[in-house]
Amino acid sequence: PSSSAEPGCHSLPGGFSHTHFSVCPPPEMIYRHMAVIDGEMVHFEILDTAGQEDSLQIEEKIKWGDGFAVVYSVTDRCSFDEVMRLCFLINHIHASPRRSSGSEQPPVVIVGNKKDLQFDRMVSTEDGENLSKALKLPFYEISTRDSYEETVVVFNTLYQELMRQGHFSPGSFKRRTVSKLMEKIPRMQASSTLNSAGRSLSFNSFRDYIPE
Ligand SMILES: Nc1nc2c(ncn2[C@@H]2O[C@H](COP(=O)(O)OP(=O)(O)OP(=O)(O)O)[C@@H](O)[C@H]2O)c(=O)[nH]1
Repeated sequence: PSSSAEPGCHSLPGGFSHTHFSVCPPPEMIYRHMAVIDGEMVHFEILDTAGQEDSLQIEEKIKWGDGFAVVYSVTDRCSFDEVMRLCFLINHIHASPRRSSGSEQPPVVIVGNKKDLQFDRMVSTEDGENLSKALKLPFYEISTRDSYEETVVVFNTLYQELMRQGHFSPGSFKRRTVSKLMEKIPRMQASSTLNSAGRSLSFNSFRDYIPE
């Protein structure tokens, strides 16, 4: 029964013939989430990148995003070592000639996740703070497992920075054209109360991105 498993998926035989349970890496997904921030209803589209894309794909995804949470795991030094490169890549790709001189880069937040795993820690808080100071970017250490509130702060910060930059004023956001690649990525409603009215902002989240 496991012969039909996709490459990269581990198939576990089930109790019946022609039945199996597959343990696959999660598919790349855009999560739609709605939140009220500063009294405004905000619709987020959050791309959780798979982390194995080629440079063209990563470029498309960076172009699509309006703001970026560059997330590493405090238990994984390699993911931390990727942060600086990704931040430079984001700035480089968004440094379009259309941006007037002196205009700002898209909001980027550096996030150290899994701070609850204190005994497995490989990246200190100080390391994270020093990097964020060097790159002049906001920094948060969070545990998505333990704290919903800490996670919300990351997205609030990105939203508030976008509003501060004045590219989008409340009620006026218009989605830019998306590439074929981005259209193919499935969307999943993270909230049943989401509707099509209001603004929609896109955030790219890079986690444990491994370079080619
Ligand atoms: N203890 C702890 N575990 C976490 C936390 N955040 C995520 N995890 C766990 O880490 C594992 C990976 O989480 P994912 O959300 O799949 O993260 P990912 O970066 O997409 O995963 P990989 O691509 O497999 O590295 C899962 O087992 C999560 O439950 C956290 O804050 N604390």
